[in-house]
Amino acid sequence: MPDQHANATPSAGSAEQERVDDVRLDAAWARIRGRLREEVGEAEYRTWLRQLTLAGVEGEEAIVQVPTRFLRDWLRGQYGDRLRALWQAEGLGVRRVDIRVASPAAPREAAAAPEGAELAEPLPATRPAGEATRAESQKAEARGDWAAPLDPRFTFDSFIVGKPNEFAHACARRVAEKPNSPGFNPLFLYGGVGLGKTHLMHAIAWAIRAPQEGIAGRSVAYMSAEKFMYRFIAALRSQSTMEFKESLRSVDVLMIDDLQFLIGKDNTQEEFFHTFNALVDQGKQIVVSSDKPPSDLAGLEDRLRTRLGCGMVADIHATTYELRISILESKANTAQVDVPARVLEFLAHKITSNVRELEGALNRLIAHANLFGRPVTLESCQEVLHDILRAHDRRVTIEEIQKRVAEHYNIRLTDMSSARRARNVARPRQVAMYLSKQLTSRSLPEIGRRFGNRDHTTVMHAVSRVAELMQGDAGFAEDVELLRRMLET
Ligand SMILES: Nc1ncnc2c1ncn2[C@@H]1O[C@H](COP(=O)(O)OP(=O)(O)OP(=O)(O)O)[C@@H](O)[C@H]1O
Repeated sequence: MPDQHANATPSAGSAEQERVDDVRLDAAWARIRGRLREEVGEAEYRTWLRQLTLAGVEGEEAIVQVPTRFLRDWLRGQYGDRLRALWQAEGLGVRRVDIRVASPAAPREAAAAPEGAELAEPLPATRPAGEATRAESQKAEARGDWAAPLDPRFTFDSFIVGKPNEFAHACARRVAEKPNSPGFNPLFLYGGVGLGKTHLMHAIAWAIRAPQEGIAGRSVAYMSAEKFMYRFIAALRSQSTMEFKESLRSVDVLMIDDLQFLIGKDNTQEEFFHTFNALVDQGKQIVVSSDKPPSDLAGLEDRLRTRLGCGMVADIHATTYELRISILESKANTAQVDVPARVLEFLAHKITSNVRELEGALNRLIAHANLFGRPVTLESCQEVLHDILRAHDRRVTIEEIQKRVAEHYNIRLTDMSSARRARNVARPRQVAMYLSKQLTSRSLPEIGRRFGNRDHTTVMHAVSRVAELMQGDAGFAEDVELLRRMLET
């Protein structure tokens, strides 16, 4: 405590007496810190209390210092009473505690931490105190350049709602309209790759930032978990973690995308945990996205998992055919390109993995049509997307053919093997036999067996009959062709 001016005993006059007082105050302060450490636990202590120093005692008031206003306010609110009680218990006549901001050490010249450098935990060695790029990082954080830019395309308007995402969408809307609603903090969105988590996160951020009825919009910090880690480590390197925390504290909403990235990054997890607690305690909204629910994020500290799961957890399920069609229609509409319904249906049947791939396929189709000034057709689709479609190919089974054909002609699946001979049933059955012959390696007798134990000659007849009808009826041929493309291996 070099700059301490102890004055606990008013009678102290001599230098000797001052030294005795200093020693007593040092000892008292060490005990108080020890007690706090025991009470709050090591992690909390390291984050919030370690930087507290004793400046001195003036009359009945102990003066303790912290490096930033943020920390001062935080400690006053969280630990002010406790600090006072601990000082009083020391019996040195201290009745009040004043927490102040220490004047910052003058920044010295130093090489900046390499921006964008690969940063892996464990944390790299920090610079000696005072050699930090504090001024630089303060500037950077004041500019807010640790927060990622938002994609202007990812808004609520462009997000198509369907069964698989309606709950997540409703939660996102709620948080956007009323951050920190009871039960919605944090909002934890999760789902598989390319299903719209980032889109929803950006949509929330856009909505919160937008001014409403003349009132300025709220501030949002949106970043990937990776970026969070990078900024945190950079702050550690430049001895500016307090500025980092302070800059986060100034936002109304903190959004962290792809949280699963923090698995195994223990130090960053801990920092996130404390930031998270501090913000939620101050009534700030947190929104997090991940590929798994909190309970499945093995490798994330238990206490963090617990806190993440204690608000609203909403999942985005895999898309349905209907949702894929709606998304495709909307995207084609936005691009102002006429894409026939058959092509959209074909794509929605074929590319079921995720929305990103579906969108990519449509974009390629549209770009191709624009480039060559040709309309989009089923044929051009097959040609332009052959590589994508091949990647999505799979072995088709007779059961799938029967199911798809029955659906297409709106008949019961059981009619594929029933004895009914009515045209509206017999024709689809023949189409299914034809496609089974075309798309599988099953023999005629085997196909016959799967269609209600029919003879192989019945299958033979069906195959030639369908081929014949396709020759003479373009509409019918197109129908069968569409079914074939949808099922194709
Ligand atoms: N319901 C939807 N309506 C409109 N577009 C959507 C929808 N769902 C996803 N998309 C689009 O799909 C693409 C991928 O979505 P996004 O990037 O949000 O996925 P993600 O779940 O964050 O994926 P990842 O797990 O890879 O981070 C984006 O272009 C997005 O606009």
